[in-house]
Amino acid sequence: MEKRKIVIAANWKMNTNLDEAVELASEMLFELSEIDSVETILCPPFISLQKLKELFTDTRIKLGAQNVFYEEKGAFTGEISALMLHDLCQYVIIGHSERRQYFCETDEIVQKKLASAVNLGIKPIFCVGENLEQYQSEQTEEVIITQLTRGLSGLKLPDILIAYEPIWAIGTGQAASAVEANEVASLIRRTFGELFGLDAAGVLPVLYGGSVNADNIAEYVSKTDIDGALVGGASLKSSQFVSIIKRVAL
Ligand SMILES: O=C[C@H](O)COP(=O)(O)O
Repeated sequence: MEKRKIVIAANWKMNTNLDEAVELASEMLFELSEIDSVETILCPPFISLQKLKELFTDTRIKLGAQNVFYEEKGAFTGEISALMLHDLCQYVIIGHSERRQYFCETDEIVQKKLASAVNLGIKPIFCVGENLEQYQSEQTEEVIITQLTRGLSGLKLPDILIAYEPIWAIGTGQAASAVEANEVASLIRRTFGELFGLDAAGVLPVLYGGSVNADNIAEYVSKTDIDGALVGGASLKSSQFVSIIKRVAL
């Protein structure tokens, strides 16, 4: 199968105020403006989306939000909807394990968020992954299939990216091996194929996330079923994130 375009997405999580975000994004833009072989996506905190949108106008760098609420508007104090986001960014991270853990997001909530984003034309980066206990007791396959089938239920063929993020690999420096990550990426593709057809599975971008850095990225994207990465810690330093992209740029 022909290798699809590599996607590298940065998840800045709850880091950077507005000035810091603009500075970091400007440094990255300066280094990356000539690179068009990699789909580069920055997901800053909500407060910086508007400024970064202005900064990235007419550039190849795309923007993503880190979360979205599933209702479009109304009395939901503190929430941000897809309707509010759709002219600010092209992507949104949904189902990240930190939201599942700290904000009690269930597969059902994740499904509603995915539906809302897809309906408004925002591409979800849908995160799935097992925790350490599940990994050690060999429940990874079951967990991934459950998260996928529940999260994607009721959706028509979604224009979506799926990120495999084993929770035990996030921010720990203990990245999954490329072989293991590729096995799960392949499972994700097969499951997506069962839900939406083989053609859809063939073009589904599957990312790996969890302690990705400039030294290990090339090995992940050399695997048949991994199309890129969702990068946390290493995306907070311009030099590190730029190195990751340059390692995979043609
Ligand atoms: O969304 C990104 C992931 O949680 C990975 O974070 P990390 O690269 O710091 O391990």
